[in-house]
Amino acid sequence: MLRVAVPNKGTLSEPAAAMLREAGYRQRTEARDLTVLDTANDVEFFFLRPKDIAVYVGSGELDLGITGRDLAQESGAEVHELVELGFGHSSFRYAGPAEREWHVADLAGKRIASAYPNLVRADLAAHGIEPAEVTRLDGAVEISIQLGLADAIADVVGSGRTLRQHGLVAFGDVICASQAVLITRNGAAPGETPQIAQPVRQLANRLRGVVLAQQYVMLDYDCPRSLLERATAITPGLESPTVAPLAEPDWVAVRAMVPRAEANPVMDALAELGAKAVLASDIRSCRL
Ligand SMILES: Nc1ncnc2c1ncn2[C@@H]1O[C@H](COP(=O)(O)OP(=O)(O)OP(=O)(O)O)[C@@H](O)[C@H]1O
Ligand SMILES: O=P(O)(O)OC[C@H]1O[C@H](OP(=O)(O)OP(=O)(O)O)[C@H](O)[C@@H]1O
Ligand SMILES: [Mg+2]
Repeated sequence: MLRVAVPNKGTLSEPAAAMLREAGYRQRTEARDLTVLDTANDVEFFFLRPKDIAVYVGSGELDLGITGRDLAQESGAEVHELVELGFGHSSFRYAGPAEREWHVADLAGKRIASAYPNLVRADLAAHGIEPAEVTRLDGAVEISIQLGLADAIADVVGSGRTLRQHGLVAFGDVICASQAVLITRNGAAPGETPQIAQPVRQLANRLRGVVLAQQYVMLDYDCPRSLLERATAITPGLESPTVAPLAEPDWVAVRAMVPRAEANPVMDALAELGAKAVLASDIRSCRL
């Protein structure tokens, strides 16, 4: 039986469970449940703190886990990313009081607070910078400067709202561009390709199917035969579009996948060209 860790709380918890449900797996109905057995798929899910997930997976106690890339890197666990899940996007960055301009070099001799001290120490070492101290906090890191604990922070930035609210500005390169990832243990020697067992590959492929489906929409439209070539140049599909006859012999029905971000401009172009009944629908899952 496959053993899979899922965040039990925080930003990643709901979207991770929703994605697993969409991929056909049973998830908990009670927010306090710590395990769920999905006998139909031969998987047991363990609901753990997002911070602990890479530790369980890296030690081999669990086969797979969903966590943030930043958390996995901070843990130092020997894990390998199988799938980028497309949610929980954030940037882990330095920030300091907005009254002055900051450069990473200014952190020399400064007190830095962060919930990810290992990432901070590694990044400062890579820059050859010696801080006065790096203090580990559990959360609400943005307040530590006004409370006098730190001169600067390194923290997760989503919309940037929390930094602005506390009069802070981000500076320096992004230390970790994070999102939710499906991880497994990295048992391979350096330079070797990890061997992925079939049940692990299957769960990864099902999640990949949902992630990809969310990045596309299905477009259907009717088009005069005389415009088909120009219309299919606008919607080439993945391999090529499906073209089916209509009862009216001068018209055809066309079906093609289109990247979600391009759906509206593509629909505008088709309507402009002379296509009718241009419909966009969601795709739930796919294997491409
Ligand atoms: N505001 C945000 N926007 C986007 N991603 C975020 C945000 N806050 C956290 N994350 C991401 O979510 C993951 C887990 O962070 P989360 O805040 O849920 O855990 P936590 O801090 O341990 O839990 P909690 O905040 O409930 O105590 C990390 O990968 C982080 O990058
Ligand atoms: O850029 P924003 O969209 O404002 O988001 C960033 C904030 O979100 C997270 O906090 P969370 O709510 O997880 O609380 P925590 O600090 O206690 O973890 C993160 O630690 C930042 O504080
Ligand atoms: Mg948090």
